Amino acid sequence: MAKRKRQPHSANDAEIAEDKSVVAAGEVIEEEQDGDERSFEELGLEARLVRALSKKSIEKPTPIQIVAIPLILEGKDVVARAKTGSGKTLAYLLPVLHNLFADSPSKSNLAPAVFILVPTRELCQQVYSEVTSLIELCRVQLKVVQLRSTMSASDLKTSLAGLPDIVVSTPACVQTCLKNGTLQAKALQESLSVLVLDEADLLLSYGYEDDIKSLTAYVPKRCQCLLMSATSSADVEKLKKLILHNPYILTLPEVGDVKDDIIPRNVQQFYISCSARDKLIHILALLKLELIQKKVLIFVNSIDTSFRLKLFFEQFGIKSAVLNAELPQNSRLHILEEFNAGLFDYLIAADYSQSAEEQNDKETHASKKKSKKHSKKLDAEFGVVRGIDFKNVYTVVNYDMPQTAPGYVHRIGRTGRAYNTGASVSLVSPEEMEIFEEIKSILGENDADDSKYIAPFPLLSKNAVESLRYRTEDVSRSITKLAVRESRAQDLRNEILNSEKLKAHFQDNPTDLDLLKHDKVLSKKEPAAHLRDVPEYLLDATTKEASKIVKLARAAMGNTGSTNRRGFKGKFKKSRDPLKTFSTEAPMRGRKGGMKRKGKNQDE
Ligand SMILES: Nc1ncnc2c1ncn2[C@@H]1O[C@H](COP(=O)(O)OP(=O)(O)OP(=O)(O)O)[C@@H](O)[C@H]1O
Repeated sequence: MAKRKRQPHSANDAEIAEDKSVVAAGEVIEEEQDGDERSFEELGLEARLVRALSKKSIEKPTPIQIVAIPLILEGKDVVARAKTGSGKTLAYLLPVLHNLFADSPSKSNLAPAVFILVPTRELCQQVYSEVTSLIELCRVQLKVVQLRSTMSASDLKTSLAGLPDIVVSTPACVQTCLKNGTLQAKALQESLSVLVLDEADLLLSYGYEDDIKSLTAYVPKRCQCLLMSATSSADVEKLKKLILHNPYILTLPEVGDVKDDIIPRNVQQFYISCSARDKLIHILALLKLELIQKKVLIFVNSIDTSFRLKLFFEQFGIKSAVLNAELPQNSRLHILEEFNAGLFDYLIAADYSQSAEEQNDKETHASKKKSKKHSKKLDAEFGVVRGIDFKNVYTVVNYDMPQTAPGYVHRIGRTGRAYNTGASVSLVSPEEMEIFEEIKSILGENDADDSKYIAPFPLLSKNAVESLRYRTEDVSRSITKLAVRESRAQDLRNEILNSEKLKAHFQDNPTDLDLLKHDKVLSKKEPAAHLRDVPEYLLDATTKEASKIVKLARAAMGNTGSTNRRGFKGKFKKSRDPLKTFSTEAPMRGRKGGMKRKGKNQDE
């Protein structure tokens, strides 16, 4: 692999690189109009990989895969920008593996041939799992390791000693290996044949600029460099200049400038306008009255809020788990795996790191570590939103609004992945109206395109909300600051204990998910039995009807439980969508031919 011949860059390539929306012979890539129905085989991938994909129920390539795979197979440098959930990981992994299968790395190599660098350890694990499963399904003898900065020098050395073919890591960790001699610079220079920078738009904001700069010295000219990104930004341009030679720039039309369609079209966006205090009633109504489909990923802006919400849910018999940067890495990975496997339906993610990240792009990784603002306990390489492939999430709820528009895009991008459909519901308080308006204008709500419209959530009536007020306020009073603090500390203690057990256990049983449950009850107060169910007399006819429709839609989509929403793929047309056609209030014509609600169905 190391000595694989690359096609020389032609003058034409340089021209192509100048034009950001053009590929190869000047063809503009347009997902909708293109109608390219090529199969994975037709893209040039070998049979073992195609069979492996089929076993994973992946039958047809996504648009970014259609354009990227042939170029990467040819050994070209590629910058690929495509929206969240569009399948960028396989877009590079498949051709890289194909080339490795065809031309296995030279036995004389003293360092790995392929390096895949990602910004967070969660992503490291995600990419590592994807490569490993493909390799296993293809039954080929290739070795993959992930290097994490939490590993000791001797662990890093052991991992690299067996001379892996592929390394998945963060830039900081590779730099550590170069500095402490576990990775020989000269060997790397001679062996490196493919370098992938995944989630490139995030690498610099995570503070890896210096690490990447130092690494460039060891990237030989013949090395194929691939840069994958969900958005285009100055950071991506900077990286491109830093590391790529003469790349093909693949920009799907819906990505790029802010005005483009950056939310997948198969995600319907809704909002509920309510006071900050009433958010609890609204989320309870959404979950308890079954007005949104599972699985549900709920974003909040602080760890305390995540625990407050968990304790609140517990009192109503709703089981949920919390994900945050304070937890040990093994626990975080395990929580993600359990959620992805469908062991629980509600995950509350504290996504404050992203807002801090984006507010302070220039803060470096090193200075972050020193910063007093970032408690030592928090993991600087943790990213709850960006790039993480939460499986089969149908609904994303913004319990707290993100602090930036890109934050919103990446949160919403956790649903509607690949060919799945999804929905989002944002609870917007008057204090959050400003950012909400900014998000709406950035998404291009004024364009004549319904898919960009964030509509009022139509299934929740004022009556339904009010029927839950007394219970909500009663329970909410019992969740004091002290209770939140205690449960947070308790959860951390549990998870630290779990973490060691998990580490040992998963070395022997990598697929066992049932060992430790993360959605266990934290509350000291036994939930009152009468709060588990919403009595019939509290429900009005409209809410019952709305809930019935959501259930019917779920059944029609084959979404019978947490898992396996796949069977449905794309059959859920807007015209048949109850969220688009049902209203708790009499509708009147609104702009763009959509439905506008008469009066206000939420408290404002
Ligand atoms: N051709 C395909 N058909 C169906 N599913 C696919 C296909 N390609 C990838 N997927 C699935 O789609 C999901 C999203 O893929 P991936 O994580 O690569 O997206 P992404 O573009 O990297 O998103 P992000 O920018 O959010 O990281 C994954 O679960 C992946 O297995």
